[in-house]
Amino acid sequence: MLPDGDLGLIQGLSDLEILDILTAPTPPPKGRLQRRDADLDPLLLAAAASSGPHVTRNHYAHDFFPAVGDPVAVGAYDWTNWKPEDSSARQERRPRLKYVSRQGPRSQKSKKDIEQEKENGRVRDSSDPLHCTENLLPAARRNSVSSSQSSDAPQPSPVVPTIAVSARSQTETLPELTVKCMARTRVPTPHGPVFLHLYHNNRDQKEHLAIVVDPAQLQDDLPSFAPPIRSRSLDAVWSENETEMERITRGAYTGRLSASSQIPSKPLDSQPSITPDSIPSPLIRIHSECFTGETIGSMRCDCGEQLDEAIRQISLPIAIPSSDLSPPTTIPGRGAVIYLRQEGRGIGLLSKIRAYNLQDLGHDTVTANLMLGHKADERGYEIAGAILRDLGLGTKVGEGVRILTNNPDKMYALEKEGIRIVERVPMIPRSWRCRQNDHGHDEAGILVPEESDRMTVKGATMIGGGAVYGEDLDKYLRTKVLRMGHMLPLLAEDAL
Ligand SMILES: Nc1nc2c(ncn2[C@@H]2O[C@H](COP(=O)(O)OP(=O)(O)OP(=O)(O)O)[C@@H](O)[C@H]2O)c(=O)[nH]1
Repeated sequence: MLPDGDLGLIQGLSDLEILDILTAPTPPPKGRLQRRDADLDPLLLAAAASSGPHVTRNHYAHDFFPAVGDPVAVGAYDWTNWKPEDSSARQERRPRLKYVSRQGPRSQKSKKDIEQEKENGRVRDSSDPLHCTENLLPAARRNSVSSSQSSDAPQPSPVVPTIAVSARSQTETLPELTVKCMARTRVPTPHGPVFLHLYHNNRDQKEHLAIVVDPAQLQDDLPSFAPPIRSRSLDAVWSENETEMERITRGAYTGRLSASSQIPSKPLDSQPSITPDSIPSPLIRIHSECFTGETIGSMRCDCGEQLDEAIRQISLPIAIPSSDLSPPTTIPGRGAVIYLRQEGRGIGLLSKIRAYNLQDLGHDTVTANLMLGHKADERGYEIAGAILRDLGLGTKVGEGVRILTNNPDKMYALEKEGIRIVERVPMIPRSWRCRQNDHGHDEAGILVPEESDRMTVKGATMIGGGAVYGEDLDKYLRTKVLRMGHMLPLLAEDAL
């Protein structure tokens, strides 16, 4: 806004002439038009306002500056007297802004990482970012990295865990990992009822989940063929004066909760549960959070489909072979999905979104992570191991588990955590099953969707959805096989 007294002065002047007055090296006399040192460079503004050839701040030292030679406006600076300023003085007055990259060169970053690792007493080979040891970095470090990165992560209240469940020797710097199931509830899904368990732990501030499939627990009249899959920490006594209502509210009950049925559970003895030999070991999946794939149905990855497929397969009734005494029968499916909050293979949603843009430029999912200064995979499975033990799954003397995965690193990591894996069950993408087998059921006896369902795209990756197919997804799946060693049958055409 100009002072009133100056209005008369500028009337009739062109915009460029006004800018000329305001930006001249010698300010107008005091009390008249005030020179304004705007945030935006006024010379640059003048250049942008000129309608002639492209003018930059450098052109002001040349003779085609638009005001030179024109009649000098009243109060305007006479540009014919203008002399270039001493460049060193100019630099002193207005230091040049420099763009400082926040992303250090990868070579430097790796060195820093190695130093940190050495400080922590762990040295790893950083020359090959896809090497297994990279993928199996100590979870504590990874978790602290990813929790600091994902600012959107929920911040639960501090936990005072009651049950120590880690079987792994810890370094001196880290306290023993403990997890505690804070609450459990029944959730009906398109595949049948599940029990959702919410866990806290003393390593990160994230709320990891266990989706337990064991509908037999809901039916009091069903003979129990296998031990119920229950959380030791949830069923434990939390305080001397806890009430039955408190236990029931957090999910420590047995049977089906209703207005007329409220049976608090008893603390489980520490003995691991044993499944009879005739019943297959529970089927489990360790699943990593993927907002895009699971919530908005992104077809860049198969995460939503995998979560759905895992719950579906775990919920399938289990056939029990006949014996001399009994006819063949089926029992409800048993198992669990351990849902870890390690979005984007541990790099967080923000970095994953950036990685997607790099993928759109033509880079694959692995290279995109590396370009952002991350590892190909920054996930850890220590907490998953602790949750499995809390549920009595995969313990050395108790039930072994069958694991749904194609990811060899995941298997090694869980075995390192002491989880007893008795079988790997492949996770074949639905679209791949469709094209490999047109006969209704695939080799594993899994129903292949009808032709009409195959290319369903709407909600296809949501729970209860169908097969999903797309160019981005195919590229992603190929990369998992070719660069991350995933154990999937690749067709010859895919390898191209
Ligand atoms: N950084 C990054 N993460 C991704 C991308 N696509 C999916 N993810 C994440 O990858 C994780 C799922 O990993 P997958 O490799 O699909 O599956 P996996 O769990 O390792 O292996 P499987 O057990 O065989 O399914 C989730 O955390 C997703 O958010 C991507 O393009 N970039």
